[in-house]
Parts: sequence; C-alpha cells; structure tokens
Amino acid sequence: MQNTAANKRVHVAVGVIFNSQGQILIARRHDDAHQGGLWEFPGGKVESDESVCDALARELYEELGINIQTSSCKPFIEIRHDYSDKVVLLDVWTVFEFDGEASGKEGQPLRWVDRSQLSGYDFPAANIAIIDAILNFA
Ligand SMILES: Nc1nc2c([nH]c(=O)n2[C@H]2C[C@H](O)[C@@H](COP(=O)(O)OP(=O)(O)OP(=O)(O)O)O2)c(=O)[nH]1
Ligand SMILES: [Mg+2]
Repeated sequence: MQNTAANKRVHVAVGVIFNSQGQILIARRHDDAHQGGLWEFPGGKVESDESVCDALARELYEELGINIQTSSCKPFIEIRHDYSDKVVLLDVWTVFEFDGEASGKEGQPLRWVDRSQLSGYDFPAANIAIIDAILNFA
C-alpha cells in the first residue's frame, strides 16, 4: 500500500478540560511529536475497540493522571484537518468534572489558562476552529 496521507488518517479523542475557576488545561507537545512544540488540548488516538469517550478517559489518565467519568464528557466539536503528512479527525469533548490533580505524566508542560489567554499560545492549525468554538461557548 502506498504511504499516502489518506491511509494515515487518525481519529483523535481530545478534551477541553475546565477547572472550577473556568480555566482550560493546555499541554505542550513534545518537540519530536507530530506538530511538536505546539500547545494542544490533551488527548490521543482512539483504538479500534474503544468508544471515543473511553479513549479520552484512558488518554487523560495516561497523560495527566486524572480520572473522568465517561458520563461527564460531552461532545463539543469535530474537526477534520489535512496536514500535508497526516489527516486527523479531532473528536473534541468538554470535561467539567474529574478526580485528581493534573500533572504532565509524560514530562509535558501544562498550563491552566483563561480562555482569553488561548490566543497567546501557538496551537496546530486544526485547533483554530476549536478555539473559536471555545470563545463562542456560553
Ligand atoms: N491531542 C491532541 N492532538 C491534536 C490536537 N490538535 C491536533 O492537530 N492534534 C493532532 C496531533 C497528532 O497528529 C494527533 C494526536 O496524536 P497524539 O500524539 O496526541 O496521539 P497519542 O496521544 O495517542 O500519542 P502516541 O501514543 O501516538 O504517542 O492529533 C490537540 O489539540 N490535541
Ligand atoms: Mg496525546
């Protein structure tokens, strides 16, 4: 099979996680990762046997050490984006309740930011639409 962007399409569960002060958690992607060095909303690839929400819960535990109830993740927006080397489907969910204190379990820097501060960080291109939706979110 040819190594085309089409067969590198990845389905990604992404969490926009709010704390009790209404701040949002962002993490900096490792320099050597795809879209490395940029900030992201935590999450990762959905495996074939998982629901998106189960994948999100697993990724948030692996990356941040927090536990979410699958009933607390609500669908927010879906973004399909074609990077030249990869096509991603970002399945974005909001999370308002979680147990534990988030820390960068993979050594990634984390920040809790007000939504007005999001524009001060560099995100992958696919995130522009997510950030617009957050800014318009009631
Ligand atoms: N998690 C996340 N990924 C994003 C965002 N924006 C964006 O373009 N992406 C892209 C980058 C990657 O190509 C893909 C997510 O892959 P990932 O590296 O987080 O996947 P993963 O956690 O399962 O990582 P790994 O096990 O493969 O190392 O989606 C975002 O806000 N959050
Ligand atoms: Mg990830």
